[in-house]
Amino acid sequence: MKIVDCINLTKVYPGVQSTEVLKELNLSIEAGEQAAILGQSGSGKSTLLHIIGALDSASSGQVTILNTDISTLSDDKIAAFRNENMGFIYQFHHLLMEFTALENAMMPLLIAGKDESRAKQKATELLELVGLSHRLNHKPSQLSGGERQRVAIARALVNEPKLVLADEPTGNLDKANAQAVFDLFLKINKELNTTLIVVTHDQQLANQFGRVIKLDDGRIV
Ligand SMILES: Nc1ncnc2c1ncn2[C@@H]1O[C@H](COP(=O)(O)OP(=O)(O)OP(=O)(O)O)[C@@H](O)[C@H]1O
Repeated sequence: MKIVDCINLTKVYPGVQSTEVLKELNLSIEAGEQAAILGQSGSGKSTLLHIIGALDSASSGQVTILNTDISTLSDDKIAAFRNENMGFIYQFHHLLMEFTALENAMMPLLIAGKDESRAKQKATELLELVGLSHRLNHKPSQLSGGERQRVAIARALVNEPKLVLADEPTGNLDKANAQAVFDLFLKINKELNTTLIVVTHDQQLANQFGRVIKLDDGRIV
């Protein structure tokens, strides 16, 4: 099953005259793939990820995510679609500092109106999966950078998304922690069969994924 299908995707930012950031790009990603998007600064990696994640829209072309043409959805429907099907991880963890690791990881389920005890159970399971069962009640300020990023990963997975999108998730980590995060991605892909699309600058990390998509000046090369 195709999870992502981009056909002739072109992106021009409004106000930036005739600069195509993505140029008639074609890309399809199957369920269960691990894809790294690699490319130099400014090549369009984040733009592509944001469009796949329905956080931004294409200027032309067609983007189908999980058999849904996202350009046809209203803003409300897009938000619901995103919450139901996707998990996001960013370079900075964006955890809520006044809440514990467990509470942060539970948050998407509580927002979706799920029962608190179930949310707690599910978040605990995922924090275990990312190796943080001994840190459930720590706040972000009491965690290392790598641990915070692992909480962010648990949070992104808590509502069992089919697709996880990560934008430079290791950009803020040292080499050992960056490798640990990639090991974790591979484990998640294997154990939960989650489709992964991860943007990175790091060729060595990218090469560990099943597929490397190289972007150069808005085109796949
Ligand atoms: N909101 C925006 N408005 C106008 N131009 C933008 C906007 N966002 C990105 N751009 C431009 O689009 C191009 C691609 O940006 P993008 O962030 O996708 O690249 P990237 O490959 O992710 O880069 P980096 O590795 O530095 O994050 C750049 O030239 C950038 O300046």
